Amino acid sequence: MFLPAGSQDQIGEKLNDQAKVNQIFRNVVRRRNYVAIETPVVEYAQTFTNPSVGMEANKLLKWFDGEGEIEVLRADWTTAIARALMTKETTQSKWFYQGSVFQKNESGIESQQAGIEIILMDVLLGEMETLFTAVDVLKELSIQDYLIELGHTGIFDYLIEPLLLNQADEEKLRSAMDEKNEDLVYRIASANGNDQIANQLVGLIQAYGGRDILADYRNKWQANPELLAIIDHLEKLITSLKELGVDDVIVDLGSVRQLRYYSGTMFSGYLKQTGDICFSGGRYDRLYNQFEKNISAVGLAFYVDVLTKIIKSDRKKRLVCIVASPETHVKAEQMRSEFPDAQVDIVYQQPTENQYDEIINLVDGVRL
Ligand SMILES: N[C@@H](Cc1c[nH]c[nH+]1)C(=O)O
Repeated sequence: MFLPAGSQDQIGEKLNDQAKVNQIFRNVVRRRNYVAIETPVVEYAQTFTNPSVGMEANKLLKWFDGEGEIEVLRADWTTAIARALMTKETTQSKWFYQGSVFQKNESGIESQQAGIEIILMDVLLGEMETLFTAVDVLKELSIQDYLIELGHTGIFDYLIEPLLLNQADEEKLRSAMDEKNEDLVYRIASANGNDQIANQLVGLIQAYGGRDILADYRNKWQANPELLAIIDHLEKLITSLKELGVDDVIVDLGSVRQLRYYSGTMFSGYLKQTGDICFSGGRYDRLYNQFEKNISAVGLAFYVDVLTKIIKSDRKKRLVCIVASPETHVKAEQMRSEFPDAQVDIVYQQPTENQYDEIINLVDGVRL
């Protein structure tokens, strides 16, 4: 009632679980030599709505500043970090961040992310490092039941090129592919004069699964070096993940993303238990093109709220109560050091309900 729609208070154990996810993420990325970066919560809208990013203005939390410029709350870490890095001379390549992003959608307006961004690194090295970091984080969180899905922007981009779509139609086709709406995909592609491409795109919607899909398409695209190179690339990633012990990896050759900066391999992590996406990312060299820089960039973000729901909470600590008085309160406070692993309440009245594992009564500063 006193909060804007979509805003939420957070209370209790959930916050401890969230802190646990963040702490584990931080430990893993620091061990892997990532460096922390934080951008401000307030940015210009243009940073997120420009054509290289393509976020919809009506999903951003925005207002006018004194000069009439539109400002927004941080809508995407990846974009904000690219903006920040372009104003610095840096050779550092591995960055990590943790915090809120703000976008209006079904689940509210604020969500928590913890992510990594790697720039200026060899393509395969960067992608493997990104995926292996995700595997490392999930392992440390004791999450085993997940599936990694790989896709590649190059497939859709290559197939639609001859359609010469205007931007509006390309967006429509992209979202029809994203929704796996076969009829609509067919209609848009054939209306632009090409039934053969329409059929290929519809076929791609079904092209997800294990290595057999890659084998099928290797066959189909035999005569096409550009698409074959993509198949080879995805195969390499699957092989490395398998060697690392991650067997549940599938490809979705028809996958597309609403975020326009992706320009190569895309990855998503799914929790098998709930079907929720727990991380998302990919290669996005295209984002740096807006700064007229040719920079290799890859990364991913964990959805901390999703991980928070699934992790096991830390075991409850022993609950101790020290019954003191104003005169013995200092003594009771000093006694806290005797219980480094417990949760300790100090009260002035004997508790009536027996919610404690141990109750200590202090009378005249002496333990009874
Ligand atoms: N920023 C992307 C995730 C990502 C990180 N790096 C590359 N992609 C998202 O919020 O979905």
